[in-house]
Amino acid sequence: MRSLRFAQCASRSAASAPRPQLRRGIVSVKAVAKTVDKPAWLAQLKGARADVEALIRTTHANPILVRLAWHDSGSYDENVKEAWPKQGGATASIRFGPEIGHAANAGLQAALDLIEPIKQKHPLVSYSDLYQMASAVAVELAGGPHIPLRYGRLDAESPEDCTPDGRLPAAGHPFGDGSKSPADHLRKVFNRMGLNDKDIVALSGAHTLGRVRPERSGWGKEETKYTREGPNFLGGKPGGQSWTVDWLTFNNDYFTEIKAKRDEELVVLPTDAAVFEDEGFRPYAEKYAADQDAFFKEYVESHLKLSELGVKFADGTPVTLE
Ligand code: HEM
Repeated sequence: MRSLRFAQCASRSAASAPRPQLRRGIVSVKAVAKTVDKPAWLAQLKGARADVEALIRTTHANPILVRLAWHDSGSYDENVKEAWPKQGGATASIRFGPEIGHAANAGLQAALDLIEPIKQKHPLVSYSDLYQMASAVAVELAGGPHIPLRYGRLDAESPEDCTPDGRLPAAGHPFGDGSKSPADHLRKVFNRMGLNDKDIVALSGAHTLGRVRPERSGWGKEETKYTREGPNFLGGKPGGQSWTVDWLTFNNDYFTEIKAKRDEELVVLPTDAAVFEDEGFRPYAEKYAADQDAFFKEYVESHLKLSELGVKFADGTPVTLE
């Protein structure tokens, strides 16, 4: 039986750290690595997926779970030269105090709380896999495309591995990086992650789900006719301003609504407007407004890239659940 090794990252370089030879189930004193029974891990991974599906079907927390995974991944900076996990990315460092407290992550503690019981039930599955799994399943259950995610991510293990504040994009002026326009800012932020114009526009389409809340981000209206009532979950509540009328359905309405500019009740952030205003972005936005299948296909490609930014896979992985 093959075993899967999950290196536990300490604040020093995991790549250069010595890897002791361990018998299955024995964790070294230095906690550099432990071995995990692969069939047991796979069984828990499948169980976790079933539990994530049940969670989403009962809570309708699709939007906040998509946002959680994106804010974990979106901290990735390919210019950082320190060893993993200092570049950030889908390492679950967002679960630690300093990072979940960043202003950009306001409200996301509720999403961490939703996932925690599933982690407790399936302890062999990493937090980072669970966050990414929940996002992919949330998109799919909302009517979006199937995202064939790969699993086996290692978790950042310490608050010292949290990324610095300020890596996620701002929705409008003032931009902390001195950008003159929303499009410049989006390119600065996403190019730093190794993502391109197509990725920026396709991923922005995830705003087909969810709402902007003034008490969290400072953007949007307190409520609209589309958000006054509607499904809630645990700490969730009605209100906020959505990008689309059916904000729990994943489709290409984000693009058709921004293009049509027909409904004052729907939000368009400065960075959303840029997908049609910027010359480099516009061809993608036009394509996705006209052709939902093209949007879904290219969204999946970009989502998969996002889900693996900064990821270190355990020995013997990645695997898919296809
Ligand atoms: C392009 C740059 C982006 C900016 C400036 C941005 C900004 C924002 C802001 C301000 C909110 C409202 C937060 C609140 O008030 O609670 C939000 C929500 C959201 N964002 Fe983004 N975002 C961006 C990209 C993305 C990407 C790449 C994804 C996913 C792939 C995403 C998924 C979401 C979702 C699903 C929500 C709704 C969350 C909820 O309803 O709880 N966003 N975003």
